[in-house]
Amino acid sequence: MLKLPIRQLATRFPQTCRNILGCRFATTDTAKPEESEASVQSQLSENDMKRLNHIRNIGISAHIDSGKTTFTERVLFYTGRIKDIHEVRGKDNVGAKMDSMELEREKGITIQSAATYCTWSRTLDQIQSEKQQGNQTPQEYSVNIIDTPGHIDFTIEVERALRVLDGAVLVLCAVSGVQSQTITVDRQMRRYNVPRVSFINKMDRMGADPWKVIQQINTKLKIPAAAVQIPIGSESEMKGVVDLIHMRAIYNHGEKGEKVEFADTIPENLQGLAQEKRSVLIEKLADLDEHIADMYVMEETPSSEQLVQAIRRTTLARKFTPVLMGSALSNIGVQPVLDAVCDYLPAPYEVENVALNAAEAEKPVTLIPSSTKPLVALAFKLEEGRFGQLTYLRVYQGSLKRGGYLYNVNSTKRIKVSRLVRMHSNDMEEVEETGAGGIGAMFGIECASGDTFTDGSVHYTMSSMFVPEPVISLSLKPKSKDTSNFSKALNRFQREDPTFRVKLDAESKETIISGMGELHLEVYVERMRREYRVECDTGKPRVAFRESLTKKVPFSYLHKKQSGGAGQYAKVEGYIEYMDAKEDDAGNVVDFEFINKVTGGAVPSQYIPACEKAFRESLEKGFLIGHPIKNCRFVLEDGAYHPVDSSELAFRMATITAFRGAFLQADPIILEPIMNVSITAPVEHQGAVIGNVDKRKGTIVDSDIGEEEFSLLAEVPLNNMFSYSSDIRALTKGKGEFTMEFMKYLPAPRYVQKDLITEYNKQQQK
Ligand SMILES: Nc1nc2c(ncn2[C@@H]2O[C@H](COP(=O)(O)OP(=O)(O)OP(=O)(O)O)[C@@H](O)[C@H]2O)c(=O)[nH]1
Repeated sequence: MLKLPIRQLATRFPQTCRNILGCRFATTDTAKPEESEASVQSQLSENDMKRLNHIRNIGISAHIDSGKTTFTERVLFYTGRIKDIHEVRGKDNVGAKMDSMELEREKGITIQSAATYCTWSRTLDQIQSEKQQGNQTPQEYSVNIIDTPGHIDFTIEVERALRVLDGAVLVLCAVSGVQSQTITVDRQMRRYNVPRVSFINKMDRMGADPWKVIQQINTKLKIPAAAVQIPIGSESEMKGVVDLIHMRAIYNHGEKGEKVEFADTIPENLQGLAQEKRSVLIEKLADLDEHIADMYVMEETPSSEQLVQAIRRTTLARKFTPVLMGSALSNIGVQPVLDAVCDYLPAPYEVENVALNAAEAEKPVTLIPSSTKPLVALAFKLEEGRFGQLTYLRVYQGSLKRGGYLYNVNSTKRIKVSRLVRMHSNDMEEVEETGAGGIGAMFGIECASGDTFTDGSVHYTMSSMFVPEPVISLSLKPKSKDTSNFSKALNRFQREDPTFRVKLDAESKETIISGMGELHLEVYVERMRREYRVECDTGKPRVAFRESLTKKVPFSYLHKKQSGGAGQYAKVEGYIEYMDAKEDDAGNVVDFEFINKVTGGAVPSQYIPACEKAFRESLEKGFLIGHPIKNCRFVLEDGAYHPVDSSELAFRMATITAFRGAFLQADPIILEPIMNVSITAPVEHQGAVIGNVDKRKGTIVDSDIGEEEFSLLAEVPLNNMFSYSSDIRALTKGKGEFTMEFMKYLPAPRYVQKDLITEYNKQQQK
């Protein structure tokens, strides 16, 4: 059964459809917010507009290892937030600034997204201002950046970031192009309607081919894309880029690429290519933008400014993504991406954000990022910091002030904001206020991720984000007898991460943790050890199987105990059957149903809720292997009662027994999660990798062979994917990599079902 804290009605855009993890989510078209997008601007003062025009909230998303962290490190350096650049897995042992967790640095991957604030003025404005020796201060943009993890197991971090950000930089590798995780993050960005600029990184690598990558963005991601730059020099000889909009060359100089030179002359050997690619850009824009289309028909050449405006319009409308290129590691082409963030990504008022008004039957309301409106802020991330819980907030409306009072709409608690900070990875800066459109963090506030805060004058709730169901679980037992830290850690992890679930198995008395993959759970076990000093014994990871039925079966059961003491009497009659998952009015996925068709009071109405509750509880633990039951309808048609001996308990017992009996006759089956597995490895290991996928009963659905690397997409049962990370390492001499994502549930093969049932029965007898 899906338990989603999601308020479908109030997603940022009512027409958004969701289709992840086999569950379809769609918001209803009837839920139109009160305000239209155009009227948002009319409610903003000149001051608001001025301020908001210079705010950008951006995420950086990409496939694992594409260089997001390396790129972000340059951004922080060039924006003056850090004094030096430290590489991911660098020799200096410092680690990149954004990977602040010890574990992240060790593994060289980003686990938690870190929010960082920096300021940026367009490069050319900076240069011009320097030339005029500071007479004119360049216009500064406040940029909030969230570095998001690439690994699918931490997908909730990506979801969270996209929920609160207005635009994104999609980083792609110039050699590998669009990879499995790129497709996943792109899907997530689409879900939240996030406009993006694309950056082709690693242009210094051998085999870099930006044109192939752009073609893949067009065909695989299906977003119209065109280059706004071409490289000057190739691979290790790359020196800079040609800006196709202004037809000028941009070079990076200085030890760390910190000095940017704009040259009006394009290298001669590139003039032809630059003209050709500029025409491609204009043609693409003519397809998407009326203004450019008109000019194109009249055979007029758009000016640079007209091109910038057209790119901005089409990017904001999510019809286009401009493609930039460079090498973060070699310090080439990063500053132009920051310029593009200012030029092409939206200011907070250009993104529509909707809340539900609890005071008016959850009517959708468009939020206005004005400082004079009542405060509405969303807690999108919690972290246990050195000074207690740190809560990251995106302020959508009004202003969050230090010393002020907040009302938590979800918990109905009133709290005081005693400390307000601006985060910079794990450092912070005290601030007095965070205005509408901004991102801030508070200390010492008890709340859950996804809670909405207001000033108390309005009862708005923001929609939560999509929370996928965990697909893997693990039993966990602390080695020591003192379990206080163990519970503390589990509580905190759950509050931080809704995809991490904890439950106590009533029979085995074991603590079971569930999550999105082996690595996801491994990280929590490790964090428990490092941060809470709790060593644990872990069981074998278990797949989240489901049970279902294939046949309609009638039931008729009388529960009767009338010998001595208070009697028990209840009879239930009806049938159970398979049902397809569907959506309720609010767009939530429903994969079970209780229908009451009792007439004439055969089962008195006061006992019906007990029957429904008993059915729902029975679904949580199936009768084949103890896993939840899905796709089941329970129809109660008739029954009988006794004026004295009937009770809620009696009807509960009758329903449980009737359901169990019927379910076991309904040709029950075990469903297993099937994963989309994407593998990339050097060509010479292709045979071994395919052989291994075959051994794991995977079906290869797509493959692509490049000069050096091959990639393949396979559908493999999660049950057969254990220890794949060590297998792929061994098979490819450590060069192969893979990601996997839940796709759908399918009936497990008969022999697997038989083994699972035998194993379960054995466990039960112990
Ligand atoms: N040749 C080359 N290597 C790069 C470039 N940018 C990053 N790298 C290397 O690629 C590897 C991955 O870089 P990261 O910055 O950790 O990538 P990431 O996308 O943040 O990775 P995750 O956080 O694990 O998702 C590191 O070894 C980097 O040094 C580049 O422009 N050129």
